Amino acid sequence: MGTTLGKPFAGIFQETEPRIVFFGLPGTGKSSILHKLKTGEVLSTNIPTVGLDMESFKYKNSSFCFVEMGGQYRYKMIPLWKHYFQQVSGFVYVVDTKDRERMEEAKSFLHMVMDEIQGNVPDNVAVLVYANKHEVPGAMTAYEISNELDLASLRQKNWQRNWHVQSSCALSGDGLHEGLDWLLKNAERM
Ligand SMILES: Nc1nc2c(ncn2[C@@H]2O[C@H](COP(=O)(O)OP(=O)(O)OP(=O)(O)O)[C@@H](O)[C@H]2O)c(=O)[nH]1
Ligand SMILES: [Mg+2]
Repeated sequence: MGTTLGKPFAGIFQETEPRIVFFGLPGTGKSSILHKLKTGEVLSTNIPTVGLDMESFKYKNSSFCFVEMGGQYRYKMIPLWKHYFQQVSGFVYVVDTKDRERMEEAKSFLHMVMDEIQGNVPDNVAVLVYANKHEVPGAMTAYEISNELDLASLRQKNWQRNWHVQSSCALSGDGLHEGLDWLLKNAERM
């Protein structure tokens, strides 16, 4: 991972592989999940992603371009979604299931992005939600997360978009493959 906001965006997205975009509030575990999926190892650093990162790697014998929208500048990056994510094959929204205090913001950010892409990204591009850090005592369940994020109302707004919540742990890898396998089965242009 290594592309930052400082680079000209026009030249960034030249990959031919299907593009999967990770987003979420800061510190929810996006980089950790991507690192675990790529290497099978636990990410040992704890450095917030600046701007966006992207990296291509193979998952189950197929190559994908994984993009992480860093959480820190999430609101500043909203205008980018419309322009740079028309060719997206799937979305991954990462939520910290132990962080009840930020659940309201997690909901409003998700709805904000989905409103932004409505009409620009085909309705059948699916969204996987990783209910991450699920091993922490007191973490919310996948069912609680779908209620907290009000996924039902998102479905009403856009009935064609498919959703799935998968409990996960980026440290052990629990749930990561199940979630991504669901997304790839439901993804556009694979
Ligand atoms: N307990 C636990 N900690 C996790 C898990 N996933 C990530 N973390 C920790 O959460 C912290 C933030 O992880 P990152 O992967 O950097 O989070 P991020 O979503 O990429 O954050 P930004 O790049 O700032 O948006 C790190 O200390 C990770 O070790 C998990 O499943 N369980
Ligand atoms: Mg990150």
